[in-house]
Amino acid sequence: MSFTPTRVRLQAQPLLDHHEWKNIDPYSQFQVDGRRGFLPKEEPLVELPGRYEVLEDLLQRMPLKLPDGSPGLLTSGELGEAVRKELPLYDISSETDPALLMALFRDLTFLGSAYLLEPCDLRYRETGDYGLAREILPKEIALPLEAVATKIGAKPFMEYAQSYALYNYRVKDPGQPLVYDNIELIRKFSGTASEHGFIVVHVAMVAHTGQLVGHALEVLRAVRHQDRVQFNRALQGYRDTLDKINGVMETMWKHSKPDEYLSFRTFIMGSKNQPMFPNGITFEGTPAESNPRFYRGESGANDSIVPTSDNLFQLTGRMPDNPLTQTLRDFRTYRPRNHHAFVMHVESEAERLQVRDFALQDPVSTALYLQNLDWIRDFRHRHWLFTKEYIIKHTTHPVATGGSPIVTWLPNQLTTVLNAIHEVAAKLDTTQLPPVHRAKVEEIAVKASTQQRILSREVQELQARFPDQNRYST
Ligand code: HEM
Repeated sequence: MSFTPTRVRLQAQPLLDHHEWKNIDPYSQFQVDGRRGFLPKEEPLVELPGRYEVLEDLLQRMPLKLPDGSPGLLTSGELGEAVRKELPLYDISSETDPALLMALFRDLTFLGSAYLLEPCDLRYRETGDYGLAREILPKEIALPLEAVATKIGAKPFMEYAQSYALYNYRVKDPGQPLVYDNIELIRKFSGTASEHGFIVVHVAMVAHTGQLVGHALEVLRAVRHQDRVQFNRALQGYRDTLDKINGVMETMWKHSKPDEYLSFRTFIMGSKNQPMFPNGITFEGTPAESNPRFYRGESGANDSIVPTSDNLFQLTGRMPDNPLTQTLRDFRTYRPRNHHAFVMHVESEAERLQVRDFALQDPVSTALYLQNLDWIRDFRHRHWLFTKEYIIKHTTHPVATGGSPIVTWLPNQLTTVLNAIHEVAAKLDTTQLPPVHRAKVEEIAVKASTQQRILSREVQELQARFPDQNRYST
């Protein structure tokens, strides 16, 4: 008797491209897609349910300036005592609703940072010096914060996306677009118009990232299919979206006053590389209580627009191999799981497909690629102006909120972009370009060399004013 193996009839399956982007955490409030980009998938939960009444109440009474103009708990340093007297030890182990977990993370990180940095803010207002922060986070904050951070996969400390900015806004009129005038803040440290403007400008920029993510994925898909027409269209779309984002960024000057920034930034400082936390932070009552924690503070460096752009155009791999670039990589771990995975996905795909080489094979693609690099330059240049006007002009404190050395870290990345522009522009035979592209390419190259000269002179001068810089370059 012969044996005939049974054949399993395979159903025709649509081809699944395993290089396509997929969120790694389907339960997170932060899903990266072409609809919401880097914003949470639904608008943030504004108020905590009644069982968290005391936490809600403390946060409402906390800001330096309350909505009616009267002073809040932080004004005269009464928050610490209020926390110790009033805050119960919440057990959040049975909470599973993702929106509530995110709101609890936001609120506990706000309260935690305000508690730890309250003495620094008082001292800064009196003397212009930060002194030392509280170094023990009481168990009423530490325990639920650690628990909620573990549930959402975050570090138990204030961060840009999941607390300070991208999960801290309320839409005034849900029927209207998410633009600056339609956004209000939920939590505040200072309650001033400048704090409002500073945070809301970030949110209004990120409101454009649905399109940005869509175009980034289209760029990668076009190279995968070696489709030049689609590639050029996607590069153009990416650049146009970046233009809108830079346009919103430029409004920072009017929405947040440069000489008021230092009045609210104390509370977003971290414990890593900050002289105010020489011994880190002790999380009272946690199993690892005896290991002090060192976390980077809240920073726009944890936004994903620039890291995505650096990675898509293969700039990250061209950063110098030095401690400053290690800091850049470290910053990328302070964000929602899906943001981090997306940034990493774009980096590995762009490297595997060699997006830059594909662009350089065609003059029009090269010109469009260059315009995208120029956008990144424009962002970082404006940002350097912000840093000089909002911070460096007003203080000699050597470290930024995220723990990076204030006068060398940002120039490390800006210089990389300027170098990349030179390299690409030098490879391009502009006679092969239509006139409109030719004029743009020439303008980009000239601007880049001028800025490079000015920047290296500035950094040299500033290093003399901030001699301590190298101590903080990790
Ligand atoms: C008044 C306005 C601003 C000031 C004073 C400022 C200041 C800073 C500083 C000092 C850093 C260094 C990192 C650290 O915190 O240790 C930084 C990094 C960064 N900030 Fe801002 N920032 C401002 C607005 C913005 C806005 C609106 C965005 C938009 C998302 C943004 C995105 C970034 C990015 C992407 C980095 C990393 C830069 C890089 O990779 O080269 N910042 N910021």
